[in-house]
Amino acid sequence: MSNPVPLLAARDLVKAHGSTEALRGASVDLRAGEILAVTGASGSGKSTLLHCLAGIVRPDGGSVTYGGVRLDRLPEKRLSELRRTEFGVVFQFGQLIPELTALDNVALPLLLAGASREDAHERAGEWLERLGVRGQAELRPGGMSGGQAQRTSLARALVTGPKVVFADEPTGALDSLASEQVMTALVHTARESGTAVLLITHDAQVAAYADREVRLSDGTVSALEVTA
Ligand SMILES: Nc1ncnc2c1ncn2[C@@H]1O[C@H](COP(=O)(O)OP(=O)(O)OP(=O)(O)O)[C@@H](O)[C@H]1O
Repeated sequence: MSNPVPLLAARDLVKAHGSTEALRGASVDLRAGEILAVTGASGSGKSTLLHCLAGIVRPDGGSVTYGGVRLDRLPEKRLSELRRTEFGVVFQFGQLIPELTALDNVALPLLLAGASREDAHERAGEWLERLGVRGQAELRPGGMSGGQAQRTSLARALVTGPKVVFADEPTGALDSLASEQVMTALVHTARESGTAVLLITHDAQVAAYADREVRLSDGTVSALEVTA
C-alpha cells in the first residue's frame, strides 16, 4: 500500500444513545485520498460512526485520531476549527439554506472563513461548474431537483478544500439516474482534489464507487472487502 498510515483512525469506539449501544467497539481506518464506503443494516451504527469520526459527537470510549491528533480529546473550540478547515459534510437531505441561492450557499463557508464576497462568489461559481450545476447558481434549493441540490451540497462541502468529506447517505433521497450523477461528480472531484471520502450508504451500487467497503453490524465492523 502506498499510504499505510491512515489519515483518520477510529479504534474500539463505544457510543450509547441512552440505553441503546450504537457502537460497541468499532474500528476503522481512512487513508488520505481514498473513498471508503460504510455499509450495514438500518440501526447498525453507521451515522453514529460518521458523527464520531467527524468530531460531531464524542465517543464514550475508544479513540479517534486525525493526522496524529486525538480528536476525541480536543477542546471544543479547536475541534470546531478543525472541522471547519479540514472536513466537509454532506447529508441525505443536503441541508442547504432555503433562503439562499446555490451560489450563496456554496460561498457561505468561505465568507465564514474570512474570504471577501467577490472571492467567495468566484470560487463558489467554479465549484458549481465542476459539479455541473453552474446553470442553477441563482436558484434557491426549493427550485432545484434533488440531484441538483445534492451536487450543490457537494460543492459547499468541497469549496474550502477539505482533506475529508463525510457523506451520510448522500443519494438516499434520489432516483437512480440522479444518484449516479451525484456519485460520479463526488468521485471525480474527490479524486481530482485528493480528498478522502467516508461514504455511508445502504445501496450496493453506490458502495461500488468506493475503493473499499467496511460493513457495520450491531455497532462493530464485521467485514472488510476490497472493491477496487
Ligand atoms: N439521538 C439518538 N437518540 C436515541 N437513539 C439513537 C440516536 N441516534 C441513534 N440512535 C440509535 O442508535 C442505533 C444506531 O443508530 P445509527 O443512526 O447510528 O444507525 P444507522 O446504521 O446509521 O441507521 P440508519 O441506516 O437507519 O440511518 C439505532 O438503534 C438508533 O435507533
